[in-house]
Amino acid sequence: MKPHKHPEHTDNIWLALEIGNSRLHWALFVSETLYSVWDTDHLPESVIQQLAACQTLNDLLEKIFPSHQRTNEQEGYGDNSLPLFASLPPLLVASVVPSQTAIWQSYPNISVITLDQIPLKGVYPTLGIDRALALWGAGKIWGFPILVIDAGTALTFTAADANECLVGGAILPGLGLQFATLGQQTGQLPLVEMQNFLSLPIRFALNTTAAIQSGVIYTILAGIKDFIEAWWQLFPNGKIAIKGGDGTLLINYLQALYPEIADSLIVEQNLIFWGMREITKLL
Ligand SMILES: Nc1ncnc2c1ncn2[C@@H]1O[C@H](COP(=O)(O)OP(=O)(O)O)[C@@H](O)[C@H]1O
Ligand SMILES: CC(C)(COP(=O)(O)O)[C@@H](O)C(=O)NCCC(=O)O
Ligand SMILES: [K+]
Repeated sequence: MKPHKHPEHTDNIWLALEIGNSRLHWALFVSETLYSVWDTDHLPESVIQQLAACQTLNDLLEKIFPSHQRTNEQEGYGDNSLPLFASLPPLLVASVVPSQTAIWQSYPNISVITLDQIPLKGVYPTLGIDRALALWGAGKIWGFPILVIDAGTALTFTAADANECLVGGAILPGLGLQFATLGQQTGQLPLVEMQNFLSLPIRFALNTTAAIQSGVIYTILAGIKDFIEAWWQLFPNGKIAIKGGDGTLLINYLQALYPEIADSLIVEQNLIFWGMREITKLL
């Protein structure tokens, strides 16, 4: 991260937090400039209460920004010109885990984004705020119509047309969830770990672990290809963006199996943060 000029005021520092079902996803903004992004596990209520008691940005970041994820510049937070002794920044939250949202209420300066704050048209009341924000962020940056694939705990497809109106989407168990379910809900199947496999598994496998990898991976890839082809039937010039913890892994597999599809995808982990940034312009 190249050093930015020192932010003029400290009051335009804000934190974005995406609460997913597996992890927390963080972004540190100065006005509209994204300084750092990192992931953590869900935080216990006790830690969240400690955060509320922090006096400075530095104290806060020490508790939520694991040092191994910081940039290498003297363990900076993506930029060593941050006014670390500024007071606690405002926290903008997008959550799909109501129990987590509830325990974050103790943070002093929190705003939880709701669907009505997103200008996306045609949404339904239970649409995931993460899906709406990622779609809004992707569309505002790369243009509508656009399809967003989020390879998170759940794998989701969420699409909008040229009028920034929801076309609709789909939800299915993500890679990790599928491996976990097979390992936990059966008598004999092992829990296949989600280490980053390098090459595609053998499709007609000759051992149990490879059979699980093949079943989960090839059907998810086929499903992604099928939805993308259906999307291109509806919107031949429609763009496609992909995010999520399994995004990079799936992109590598797609590159091997369906290169023309892989080459057409916009890979952008920060889609939700771009969506949140758009919302701050409306606040
Ligand atoms: N360090 C990690 N911790 C948890 N899940 C991870 C990690 N790295 C990759 N993943 C994969 O990413 C998926 C979760 O994606 P993520 O976008 O973090 O989830 P969510 O936003 O739903 O919390 C899991 O199914 C898992 O396979
Ligand atoms: C489908 C989701 C669980 C995905 O969340 P994630 O996998 O990122 O934790 C989330 O978007 C959600 O709770 N959606 C609500 C239902 C809907 O979107 O129709
Ligand atoms: K997610």
